[in-house]
Order: sequence, then C-alpha cells, then structure tokens
Amino acid sequence: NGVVWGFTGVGSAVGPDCIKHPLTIPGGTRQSPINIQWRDSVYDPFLKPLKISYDPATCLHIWNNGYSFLVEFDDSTDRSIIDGGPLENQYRLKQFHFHWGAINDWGSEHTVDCKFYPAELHLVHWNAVVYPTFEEAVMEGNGLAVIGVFLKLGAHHEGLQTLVDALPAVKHKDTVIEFDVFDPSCLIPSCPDYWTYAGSLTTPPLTESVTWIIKKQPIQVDENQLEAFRMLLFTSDGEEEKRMVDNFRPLQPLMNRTVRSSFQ
Ligand SMILES: NS(=O)(=O)c1ccc(S(=O)(=O)c2ccccc2)s1
Ligand SMILES: [Zn+2]
Repeated sequence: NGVVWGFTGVGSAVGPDCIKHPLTIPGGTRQSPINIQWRDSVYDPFLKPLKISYDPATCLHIWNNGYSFLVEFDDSTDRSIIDGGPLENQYRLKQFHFHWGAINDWGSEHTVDCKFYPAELHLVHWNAVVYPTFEEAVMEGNGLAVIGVFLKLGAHHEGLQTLVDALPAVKHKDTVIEFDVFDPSCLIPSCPDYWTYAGSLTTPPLTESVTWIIKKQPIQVDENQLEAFRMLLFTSDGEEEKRMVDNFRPLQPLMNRTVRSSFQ
C-alpha cells in the first residue's frame, strides 16, 4: 500500500505491510499531540520570550517523504537557531513540515479547547549544544524542540505562496527539488504568546524527546493554498494515486503533564 503510516480509527497505527503498531509507544507517558485546554494551562512568569534567528541561505530542498512535505535546512552550523522560551540551550533548525486534513474542519495535530485547525506547521530543531548528532538528539528527553503554528482559513499568505508554487514538483513520494532561499520566520506569527509542554514525535519513532512550543496565534492562509497541500500524493509515481490528506496523529492522553503558557 502506498501509505507508509496511516492511522486507523481506534488504537492502532497501520505500519508497513499492515503490521499492527501500538498507537502510543508502550509505557509512553508523554505522547503527542494533545488537546490544549486553555483554562487548564498554567501561566509561568519565568518563561522567556522565544528568540528565533534563521538564515534563509541555510534552506536546502523540499522533499515529499510519503507522509508530508519537508523543507530541509543545512544544520551543520548554528546559522539557523532558536533560543530562550522554555529552552535551556539553543537548538538548530533541521526541517519544517505540515499536517493537514481532507477538508477544513480538521487537519491540525494539536487542538485548542478541542478545536481543530485545518493545518499545523512544525518547525523541528535539535539540541546541538549537548548532542553530537540529530540522530542522538532524537532519543533524548531534551533533544528536540518543535514550534507548532496553527493555520486557519483566511487571507492569502504571501510567504507561503513561494512554497506552494514549488509543490507540484514534489507531487509524488520520494521526489525532491532544490529550494535554496526561504526564511521560515515569515510563517511564524508576530504575537509572542505560546504554550509549552513535554511531548513526543507524532510519527514513528514517536520518541519522547520533544519540547513543544505551540504558538497561540494562528497564521492565515487561503483556500487555494490549503488545496495545494491536498494535491500532493502519499504514493510514488506509477502507483495508484492516494491523495496526501489527513496526515495527523490522533490526540494522546495528557497523563501527568501540565501545559504552561507564556501569557496571562
Ligand atoms: N510531527 S513531528 O514534528 O513530531 C516530527 C516527526 C518526525 C520528525 S523528524 O523529522 O525530526 C524525525 C525524527 C526521527 C526520525 C525521522 C524523522 S519531527
Ligand atoms: Zn509534525
């Protein structure tokens, strides 16, 4: 089947050749995504503003990996980094990608007061101060920091359009095109407010290594831009076409976690 990782209704992820995988890793205590119940989040006055400094020249290419499309960056130096916020160290930008639905009623991975957004952006960073490689950081509790940004239906997004214009070239799984100048900070809302909690990757290996930083304010994109995501395919060229939609993981139990907010 063309879909490497799909999620069936209840309790199991369908993996390669339909091997049954547990939806959450056995014994997982900090899985993602979660519902963020606004009134249960706790204001933490010690949370710092998030510092973001990306060098557009570190952008490398766009890649359809059969689950989402990833924009990958040169993470061999500290040219594109985030710091501050809930983080103890600075973290290097590795890639960003999106999750979206078949229709505008759902698509995001996190929800706010049980509300889905039509899509969610994830900017993935790793702790190169403490860990020598990304692969090692993926396995450590403080290894990764992912900024989540909700997308809502509204005005045309100029910055996103340069990305949308390139998508037809990565329609099929395992296609890649060069994309050599892009500043992802244009996709991050100006409002500094965020929630943060300790979580996991939302796709295999589902490791519990992510400090999530979820921006309170969504960005606006228009219908054509969301439709452009939906014309991508999970499948490789020559296979029976499966549209790349609903590539989000179901909500996971909060368990013994508190979501902190940087705002009152
Ligand atoms: N949706 S998410 O932001 O939680 C996410 C899933 C996978 C990644 S990864 O690209 O870092 C990665 C990590 C390990 C192996 C392969 C890819 S980030
Ligand atoms: Zn993601």
